[in-house]
Amino acid sequence: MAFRTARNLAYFSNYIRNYSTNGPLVNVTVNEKSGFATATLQRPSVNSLNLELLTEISHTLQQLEKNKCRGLILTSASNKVFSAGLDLFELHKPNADKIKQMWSTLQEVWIKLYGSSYPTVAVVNGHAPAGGCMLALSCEYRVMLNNFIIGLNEAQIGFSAPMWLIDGMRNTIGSRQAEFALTAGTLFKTEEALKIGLVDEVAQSKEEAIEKAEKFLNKFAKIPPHARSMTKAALRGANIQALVRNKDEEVRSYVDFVTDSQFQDSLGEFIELNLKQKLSK
Ligand SMILES: CCCCCCCC/C=C\CC(=O)SCCNC(=O)CCNC(=O)[C@H](O)C(C)(C)COP(=O)(O)OP(=O)(O)OC[C@H]1O[C@@H](n2cnc3c(N)ncnc32)[C@H](O)[C@@H]1OP(=O)(O)O
Repeated sequence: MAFRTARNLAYFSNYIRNYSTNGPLVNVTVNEKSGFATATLQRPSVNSLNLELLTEISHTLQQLEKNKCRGLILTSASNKVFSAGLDLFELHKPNADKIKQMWSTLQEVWIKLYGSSYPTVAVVNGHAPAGGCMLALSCEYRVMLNNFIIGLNEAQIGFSAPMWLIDGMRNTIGSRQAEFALTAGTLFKTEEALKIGLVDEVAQSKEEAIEKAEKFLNKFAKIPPHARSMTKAALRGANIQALVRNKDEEVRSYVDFVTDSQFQDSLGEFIELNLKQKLSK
């Protein structure tokens, strides 16, 4: 297959190297032997998803698709936090245009990662609340390190996760568990997440997690890539199409919702109660 040839792999690796020097929030490396790419989120200190990081993730996914990536491992440069989800400070008293772009880019990231033709694994080497869990859920497989938390805690902050994310959770852990988890905004410890199927494997170190991730990706070595990706598209396509149809409407309702004073009050309370950094009065 074309993308397995040394020339294409070299082109891909060079591209990624050049790209990484321009985009310091996501570092991409390619294992020349396996052809697997590792994208490491590195926005200090907790990979909270602001417009810049989301834009870079989106560009990275686009390039991986274009260059016929053989498999992706998504992980974090922090040894404490995989991603803290949306940047809560950017959602507080926001500029409407900026959050419009932010929401639309978040949708793009989900469409590209959830709908990627290549296999994907999240090495969850730190906490993964809300948008962090979303990134992990968009991948096909999750390997998580011990003593961290993961889940969709949107209800605790004062909003509901969007339908496409609810569907992603439901497809992963089943309807009943998803209803319990989403309505309470539950954050699960690693072992609990393993029990309900929110993560697939637990590892004791990042090295072990990467090994497990590569083992998952290697399962597809003998499967024709087009057959694999067609099957993935058949399984995930309806969920993606539902968002594509409703994308602009969802952005509008998100912006209205987030700029409303009731949401702003509950976000302000959440930040004051849960984050060390406080709001400037
Ligand atoms: C139509 C309607 C649509 C509705 C929209 C649906 C949207 C669905 C998708 C996503 C939603 C979201 O992602 S909302 C974000 C939710 N995130 C959280 O609740 C995480 C909050 N943070 C934490 O729980 C913890 O910080 C942590 C577990 C991630 C890490 O804990 P730890 O103790 O290791 O670290 P600190 O708490 O000391 O934090 C370190 C540092 O980071 C800052 N921080 C943490 N989280 C965020 C964040 N989300 N945004 C911005 N900044 C964050 C924290 O303030 C500390 O800052 P300082 O070092 O400066 O003190």
